[in-house]
Amino acid sequence: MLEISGLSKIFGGLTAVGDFSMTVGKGEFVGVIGPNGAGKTTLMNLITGYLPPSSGDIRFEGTSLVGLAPYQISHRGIGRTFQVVRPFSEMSVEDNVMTGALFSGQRAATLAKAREAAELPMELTGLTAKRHVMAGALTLGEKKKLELARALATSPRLLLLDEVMGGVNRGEVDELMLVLQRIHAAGVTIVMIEHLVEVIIALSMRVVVLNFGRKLYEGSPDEVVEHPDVIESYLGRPLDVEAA
Ligand SMILES: Nc1ncnc2c1ncn2[C@@H]1O[C@H](COP(=O)(O)OP(=O)(O)OP(=O)(O)O)[C@@H](O)[C@H]1O
Repeated sequence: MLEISGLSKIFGGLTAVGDFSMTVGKGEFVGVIGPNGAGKTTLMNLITGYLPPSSGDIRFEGTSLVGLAPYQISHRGIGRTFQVVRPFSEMSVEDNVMTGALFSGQRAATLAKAREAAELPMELTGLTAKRHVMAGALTLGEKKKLELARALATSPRLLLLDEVMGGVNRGEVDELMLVLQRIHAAGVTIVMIEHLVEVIIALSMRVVVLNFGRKLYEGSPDEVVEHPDVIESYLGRPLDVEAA
């Protein structure tokens, strides 16, 4: 579904992403971890067209995304969330989700159609009961769900998540994990960048570890947490997978 090959992004003299390759198959849930500054957000911005690559290729369902604008990539079926959520605070939850449907590839032609298209995303994220609440009044965890619902309203086949769990409390992390499992079970392929390694280990089928913009390791969650290079460069200590 997604094939990244020899991808590099150089800022001045700094290689933020260097000769990076990975593939994501339809139906997968792939986690991406790495220390601060490893290049995770840059990688996401390259895939979604917010940054042009210095070299390399990114192909989605057989065609290259390089040179396309973010809205064109969204129209092709790739949705994303942002590290810092920015809902329209003065608008209701439902209206916020509708904006996703109105500006997506299968653009809803009428408000009634957009309202209809907002139903499933609200249901999957558990926001249906909050549909009339102003987005500004939501907790951070709920705002993260809204960010997910807005992205889902664009009908993505591939969803890229940038630090969805950032800043939310433990109870909300557990709720968001259930939401992500529901989204995945609904048929959406997911690539997730996350600092909380326990979350990545619990949800991902495969984990890619980035370090200094390069792929340090790639494997199953169990392999990754036991790999000496990953422990040394990132985890600092072996992780108790059973407890995760
Ligand atoms: N627009 C930019 N201009 C110059 N350097 C940049 C730019 N964006 C990122 N960088 C640098 O590229 C490197 C990778 O940054 P990036 O934000 O992708 O890392 P990250 O893994 O997402 O980090 P974090 O976990 O802290 O979000 C860092 O050294 C960063 O300072």
